[in-house]
Amino acid sequence: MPADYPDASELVRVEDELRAMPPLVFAGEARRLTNHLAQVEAGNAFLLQGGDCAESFKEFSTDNIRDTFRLILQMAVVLTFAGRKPVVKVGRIAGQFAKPRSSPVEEIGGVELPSYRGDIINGMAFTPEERVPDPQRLMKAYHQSAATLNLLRAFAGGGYADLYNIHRWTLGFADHGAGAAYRELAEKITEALAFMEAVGVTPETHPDLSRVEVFTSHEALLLNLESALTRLDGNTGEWFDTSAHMLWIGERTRQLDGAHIEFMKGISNPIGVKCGPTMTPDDILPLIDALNPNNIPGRLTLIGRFGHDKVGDRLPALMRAVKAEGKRVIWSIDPMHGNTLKAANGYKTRPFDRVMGEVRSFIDVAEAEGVHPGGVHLEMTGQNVTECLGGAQPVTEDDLSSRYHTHCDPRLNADQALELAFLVAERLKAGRQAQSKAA
Ligand SMILES: O=C[C@H](O)[C@H](O)COP(=O)(O)O
Ligand SMILES: C=C(OP(=O)(O)O)C(=O)O
Ligand SMILES: [Mn+2]
Repeated sequence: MPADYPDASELVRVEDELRAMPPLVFAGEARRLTNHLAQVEAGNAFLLQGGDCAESFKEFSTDNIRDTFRLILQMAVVLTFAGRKPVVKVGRIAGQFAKPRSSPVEEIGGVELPSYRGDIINGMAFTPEERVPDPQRLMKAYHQSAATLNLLRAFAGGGYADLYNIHRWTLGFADHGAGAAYRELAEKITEALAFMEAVGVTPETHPDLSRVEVFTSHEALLLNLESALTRLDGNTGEWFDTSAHMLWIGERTRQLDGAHIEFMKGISNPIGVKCGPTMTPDDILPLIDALNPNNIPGRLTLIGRFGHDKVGDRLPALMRAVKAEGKRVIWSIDPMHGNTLKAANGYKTRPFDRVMGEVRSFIDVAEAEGVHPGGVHLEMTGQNVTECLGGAQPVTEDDLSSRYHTHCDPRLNADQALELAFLVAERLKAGRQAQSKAA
């Protein structure tokens, strides 16, 4: 549903301004990500996609970006070490602002106002003024995305991501649980690096030891913004949405004859589609045909988000149908959006054991169907927030209020996210060992 801007002509002016702005990413980068994702589709790599539910103007800071980047690196190290396969790193970052809501209005104490729809549209505070959509927010989000991406590029290529720094990334983690397991792993990697150096493999001979590639993604919800940043690639004649490397379609906007699918059909970026519990094989196959008619590996990622109690029931038929038709897609799991509940004290939260449960069931189903469990899609932050219940250092209902900073959905904190990475790593390792035994 498009936002109700009070001044339509101002919106048109802002859209024109956006059309004249430089692209945030380049066609060649998006194409590169498709190639990396083709390796995921082939079972030779794993996709780690994660970040905020909703980026915000208030939480925008160097430290927040660094901490999320660092968490992605740490999780990727854990997954690479266990799976012995590259991890494709994609942030929900540098553009993840717009939020689809269940209800267009919010009611508190008998007062009804339009819902908050992300800082890119209106403000979170519960006042009539804040909830009015303001076109200037689109420009502010564009500039914040550009600054965020600039910092990510600097972190990725400027030395911060150097594997020789692996111990420095541990700062802020607890001395037990996933934090301790991570330190142990970092120790092993440091030893391996020392060995490799002794036999002549150094950052000078192998620059990839000291840099990483991190890509950006967000939900393509605001089609006016996405269209304004879509540009023709002169080399190939293809259109790319230059607002991010990868875009996905949300659960609420995936109608086959809807505008969001129509837009995605026209761009050549790698794309995702959320698949919720109502998705059937009869829904998914035409969607795949529409979005990836040439069956290009790496183009399309199906992101399941069923809920811990539904995934085992709904996913097998979908995986089977897609496989039987020879569709080259990646299967990834979002264990967040099907596991949201309201705590007794009113906070929107997610029990960590249900999040873990959905990931476990996803891998079980994939293994049973002979499909590569290709990736995870997470709402998470490098900050020590108290938004999801449970974990090795348990967050209780009473803790929720202490550091509940999200602007929309509850995110895993750094310890919870790392713990989840270890769970996936164990399963990837077991899968790898089973495969080599069978060979
Ligand atoms: O991030 C996803 C959606 O925007 C969010 O889950 C919607 O939340 P709501 O049900 O509170 O509107
Ligand atoms: C809105 C989101 O998810 P879904 O479309 O799966 O509800 C999201 O990923 O932020
Ligand atoms: Mn969300």
